[in-house]
Amino acid sequence: MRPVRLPLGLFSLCTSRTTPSLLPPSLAVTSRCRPQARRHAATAAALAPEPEPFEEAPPPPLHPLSEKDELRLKFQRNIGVSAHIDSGKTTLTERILFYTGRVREIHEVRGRDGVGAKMDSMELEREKGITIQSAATFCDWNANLPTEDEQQKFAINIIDTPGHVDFTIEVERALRVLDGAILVLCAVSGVQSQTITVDRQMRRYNVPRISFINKMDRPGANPWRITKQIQDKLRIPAAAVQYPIGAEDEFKGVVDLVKMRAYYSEGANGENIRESDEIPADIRAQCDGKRQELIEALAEADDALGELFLTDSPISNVDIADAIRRSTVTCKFTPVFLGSAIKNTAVQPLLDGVCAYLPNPSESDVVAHDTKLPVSAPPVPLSPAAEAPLVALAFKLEEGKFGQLTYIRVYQGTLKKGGYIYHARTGKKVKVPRLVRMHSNDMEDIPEIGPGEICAIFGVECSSGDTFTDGSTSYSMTSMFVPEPVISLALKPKGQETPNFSRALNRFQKEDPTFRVHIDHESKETIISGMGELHLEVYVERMKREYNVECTTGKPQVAFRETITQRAPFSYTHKKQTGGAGQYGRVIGYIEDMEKDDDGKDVEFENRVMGGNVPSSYIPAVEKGFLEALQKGSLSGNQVTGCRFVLEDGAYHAVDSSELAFRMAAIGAFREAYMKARPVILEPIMTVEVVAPVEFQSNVIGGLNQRRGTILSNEVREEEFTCMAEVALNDMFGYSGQLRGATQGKGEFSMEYKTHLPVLPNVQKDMEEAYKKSIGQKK
Ligand SMILES: Nc1nc2c(ncn2[C@@H]2O[C@H](COP(=O)(O)OP(=O)(O)OP(=O)(O)O)[C@@H](O)[C@H]2O)c(=O)[nH]1
Repeated sequence: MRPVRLPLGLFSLCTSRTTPSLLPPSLAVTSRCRPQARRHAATAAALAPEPEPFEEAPPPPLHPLSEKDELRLKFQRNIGVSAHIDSGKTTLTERILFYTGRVREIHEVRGRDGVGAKMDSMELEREKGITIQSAATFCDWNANLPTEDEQQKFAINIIDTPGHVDFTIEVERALRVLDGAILVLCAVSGVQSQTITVDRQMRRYNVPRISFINKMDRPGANPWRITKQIQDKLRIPAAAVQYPIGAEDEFKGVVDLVKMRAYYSEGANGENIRESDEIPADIRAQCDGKRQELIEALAEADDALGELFLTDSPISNVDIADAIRRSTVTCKFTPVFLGSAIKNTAVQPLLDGVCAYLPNPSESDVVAHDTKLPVSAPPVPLSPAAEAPLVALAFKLEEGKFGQLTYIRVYQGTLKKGGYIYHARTGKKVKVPRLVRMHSNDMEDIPEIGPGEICAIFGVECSSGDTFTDGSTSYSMTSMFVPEPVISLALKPKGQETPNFSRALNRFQKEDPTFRVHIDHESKETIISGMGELHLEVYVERMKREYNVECTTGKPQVAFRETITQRAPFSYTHKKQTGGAGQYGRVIGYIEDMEKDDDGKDVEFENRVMGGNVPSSYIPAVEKGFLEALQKGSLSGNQVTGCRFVLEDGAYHAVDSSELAFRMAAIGAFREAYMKARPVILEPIMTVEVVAPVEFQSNVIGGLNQRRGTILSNEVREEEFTCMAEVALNDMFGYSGQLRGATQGKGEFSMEYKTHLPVLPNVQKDMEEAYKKSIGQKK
């Protein structure tokens, strides 16, 4: 396994870094009340704004599915491949494409032929050997189902997503529109920090998953330990549905524990699957035992099988397969598959598993909101019927040679080339000039695409997360969860600034909601923010390669924050009445500390003014002033979070009051109350995971302790150990070099934002002084 490449190129230069606070997650698809996909509904309900009572007619009935719809959907799968970095997602997807006939040759990630995997189409991805953008592709598969004798042909859309935490938005986007996923785990490292993140994302969108324990060829591979980790660390009931034939170098196939048949991968590229009724004698007893474990796990997760189990009734293969499907689709269980992508072993049985156990689009309950109705109105269930009015969601944008390429998932109705669609947010009518199916960076023109499918359209202006309809409904689907950027740095073009500089920044922002750009009003510098150094490094590099703009960058800055710890009143008058047009605004109320609510929101403005002392037309200006004041806390100039502003009273002047005056009054009031509300500076705390050979354990733990880390767990296996710790981001500078030295280059680490906590009092004092000095100097 190659070391986790934490992007410390920039990191080692700097002394600080940034962090996220999660934005209000606004996703929400739910659906037709099928047992499984209530998924999106629950999320939508949880994320919806405060409900107003709604007593109107229930939503319209579902558009019925025709026989043709049912047949088509039954054999359709939209799946994602997600995992911790370097688990082998891209290698696995490459095999899937090869076995399904989508590519004629296999090319490895960082392979010696220098071609790179099909799904890593970006030059940078191939160079770095990591996935940066998710890539979509589709394939057909003749599946060998456990419940059928004949092979069945399935159409599968696949999205390969990046594993690195910096590109997490790509995973969010993919999961938002997928019906199921393959969670890939390494047979040695098992559940790693990013596996937990991906798992959380899958839960957020209620995505059923099958687990694939890859790298079964590695020394020390232990699928049973990993299965236990899935149960314990991811807290989802799991059981193996396969048993390995041979281990490590000798790993050559799997026994299907449902059908109790052996599958051997043969041929130069594992393209021939030899199926045999005969289970090797030396593992027969183990297979029987593991099949029994599978049945017991299913008896817990699935009522129907539980009933058979408890009443000692005979349990057939079909009973088991049906129970796996039902419990997987309802997210109550994950079947565990085994294989080695790199050694071309047991990938085809995994594909059979995708078809057998993951849901089809009609089993994913999906809803939209009717924008004509109040927000509290019940959501409208969508039906994947080809004849229903069109509802489609743009989930990813990409600027290509032929203009903007928009990835779309059609949820209801049919999208046709040359047809007109309506942008739900702006109401704009647009023609679909070209419709394509994506195969990584290649495309295939198609005349139309039905519900439950994923495609891309050209030349349509929109943003990520926008809904399109055929104009006959006012349905809109809520968008996806966008995490807040965690790190920022100043960017300056080398030499004269050309229009390409802003062109590139605009394009990147449109493509990626976690990449933000702003101008610092004091320094006049362009500041870019993102999810980590690698994220920003990739954009700086893309500016150079794609726009010919070379840039110099400043030091990456940790996103310190400020917050208040107690309530403080304000009574503030903004007054300028010396000649000319005057300014008058008075605001009375208080600010108080606030916890993040369920939507991740931790800043709020509340208007409690009665009797018009502050005319309602000025209230938005007060709110604006409050939000503006939050941008720079008085202690260190960092953003203020966790604060509610309650406006209770005030006063206005018939002539001199204006929006500007009330905005200024709110800023003044906030600053006045702020220092009384015991403000503190917060710093980002990271969860750090280190994997290294056992002999370096004490060096690693010593190093983390030196950085004031709190060790959370330390799991020792035969040859290596995994240590999890919490460390302040500010104390992680230069860690990559230190770890290299402490482990003779054999250790790897990854880290992920956990929370913000107050800095130590002496650090706060130093930061306050430095800030005072810096603004003093500027004045
Ligand atoms: N031993 C072994 N190595 C594998 C296997 N599958 C992949 N690898 C190696 O693991 C490394 C990472 O593989 P990738 O396919 O790039 O992993 P990934 O999960 O797509 O990586 P990111 O997208 O960057 O997160 C490569 O060096 C692969 O050759 C496997 O089955 N066995």
